Amino acid sequence: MINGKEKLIVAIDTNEFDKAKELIDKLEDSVDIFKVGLEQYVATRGKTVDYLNEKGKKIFLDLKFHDIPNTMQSAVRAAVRDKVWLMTIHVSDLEGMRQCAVAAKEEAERLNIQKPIIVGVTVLTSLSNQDLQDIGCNMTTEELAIKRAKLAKESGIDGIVCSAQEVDKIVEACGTEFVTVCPGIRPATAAVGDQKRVVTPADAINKGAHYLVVGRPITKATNPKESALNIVREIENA
Ligand SMILES: O=C(O)c1cc(=O)[nH]c(=O)n1[C@@H]1O[C@H](COP(=O)(O)O)[C@@H](O)[C@H]1O
Repeated sequence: MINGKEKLIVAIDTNEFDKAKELIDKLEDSVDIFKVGLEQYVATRGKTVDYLNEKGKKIFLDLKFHDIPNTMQSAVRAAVRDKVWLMTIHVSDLEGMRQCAVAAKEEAERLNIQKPIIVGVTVLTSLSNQDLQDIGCNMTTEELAIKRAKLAKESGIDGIVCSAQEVDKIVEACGTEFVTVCPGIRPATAAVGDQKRVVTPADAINKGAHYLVVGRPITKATNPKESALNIVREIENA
């Protein structure tokens, strides 16, 4: 049977350190992996990363780097020094992604620590086909996500972030070893909010997602711990 705790990543999207700390403390028995994203990182200048390292939790640093190759690879080296377990860049040009893959490996070897898993964001789960048309892309979200996943694989990074709506096709195209991280996860009764390509935890697992990212359905719940445990159970029963 799958261990649901090893699959669930909780997104701590608050802009105050004290609120993040309170959530982490409430969830520490039921959750092993926490995501520190833009909002939390910028507001607390990375303090949450230090707190999670002190607690021995796995850290997903979600800053979605997208810049010229030299800037990206240098930022990746800094993230390695923060001892993160998984981190995001955007799927961009091959050279930029290649340099990130090499930088992570070199920096981890230099420090003799574990290399973070680097995943590239393919197509944000808040985007629809119409949104892509509006920004000048004549592909469907699924076509673009698959194309970008293949490019990410070619570059040597470890995996991608995608909606679970297309994860089965990406597994088919890139293989089961290529890491798939799926946000836009919504239990059947949860509010969708600004997400457009959502999938339930059970369906995401059945379609081959390695990791599920869940924020508001847990962090905004009346009882976050119970909500996390329900999702862990749903993953295990999938
Ligand atoms: O990279 C991400 O984690 C990410 C990519 C993506 O395509 N969609 C997406 O929602 N995310 C993140 O996943 C989390 C989802 O949060 P909820 O919508 O509250 O469950 C947020 O922290 C987003 O920043």
